Amino acid sequence: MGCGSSSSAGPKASIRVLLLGGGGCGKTTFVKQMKLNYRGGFSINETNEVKQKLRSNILQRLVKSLNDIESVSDESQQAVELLRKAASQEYEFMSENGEHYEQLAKAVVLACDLEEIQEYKAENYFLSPWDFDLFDSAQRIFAKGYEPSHTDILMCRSPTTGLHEYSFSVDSLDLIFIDVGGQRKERATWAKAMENIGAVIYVASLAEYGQHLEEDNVKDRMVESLELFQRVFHSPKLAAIPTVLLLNKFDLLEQKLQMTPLTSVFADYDGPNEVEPAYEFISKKFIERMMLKPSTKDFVCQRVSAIDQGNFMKVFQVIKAMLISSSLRESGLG
Ligand SMILES: Nc1nc2c(ncn2[C@@H]2O[C@H](COP(=O)(O)OP(=O)(O)OP(=O)(O)O)[C@@H](O)[C@H]2O)c(=O)[nH]1
Ligand SMILES: [Mg+2]
Repeated sequence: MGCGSSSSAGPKASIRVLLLGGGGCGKTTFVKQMKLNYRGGFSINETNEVKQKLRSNILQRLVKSLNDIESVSDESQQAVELLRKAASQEYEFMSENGEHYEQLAKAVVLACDLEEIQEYKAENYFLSPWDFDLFDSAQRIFAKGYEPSHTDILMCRSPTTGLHEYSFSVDSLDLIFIDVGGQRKERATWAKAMENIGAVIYVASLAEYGQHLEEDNVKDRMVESLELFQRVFHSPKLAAIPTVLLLNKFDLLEQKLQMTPLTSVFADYDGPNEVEPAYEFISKKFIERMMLKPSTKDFVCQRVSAIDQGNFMKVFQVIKAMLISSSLRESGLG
């Protein structure tokens, strides 16, 4: 189980936990919650990076949206041109002390309020909910002297590249989480990351059916995630490794169902277009993948909204209990 030992307070089980799942499912958000709850929060560097990233995400998403909208009102044209220029030359426009910043901030706020943008957001929300949600906070985020809140940090989307390890001391455990990128081009690192692992947390988003992968304009994200889960669960390297399936973004499922019925992707769904039966159906789809081959490893499946601190902590207690019991069994004490 990848166990080590020792601390001054007595021996502690040390477990390496690998986070896997497709791009944007919420792996890094899991690590952020661990930092928030077990390390007292985020460093100044992390906070500053998030501030730049949030501003950049708003600007880039705005410009992408404006490019898709056929036309905006004449009086907004000047602001739109400024945004386009700033999006292609961020280094020149985004510095708070730079000569263009105030003008840019005004243009961003104006564009976020445009009726055309609000309509576009409503129709295309699930392309990028994390960025569209920020439009409502553009004034606050572009204000000089702005400091990101914990919620802002949890909401900030920054796709992971490479492999990153984070250690946390949690009661009787030393947990080392390994966060990898989930997009296809990043998955080459997964095999390496599977060495000396004590547990796997596979994260899937409940709100990603009916959408294409960011990296492939054809494949449905949830179908890809189901296939990926099957490969991970039955991977020979992980054959005996306890596994948690986290069905994330439960908070988005209701709205998602209203916009895209489950039947548009899963023709075999014959239940009502409601959260509970839809959740049951989706979780069964994942479990079916697991049951394709016999396995005796420990397994739990949990629904979660990883951006919600209270909900995350509840779910984390279940994960922790599983890690402790697997670790005790591994050491012959369970
Ligand atoms: N509404 C909602 N958003 C979430 C939830 N979990 C994560 N997100 C958002 O989804 C986006 C992607 O989450 P990440 O944690 O970066 O996803 P990831 O799996 O690390 O993605 P890669 O690094 O590309 O593999 C972020 O903007 C998060 O804020 C959730 O439970 N609810
Ligand atoms: Mg990530």
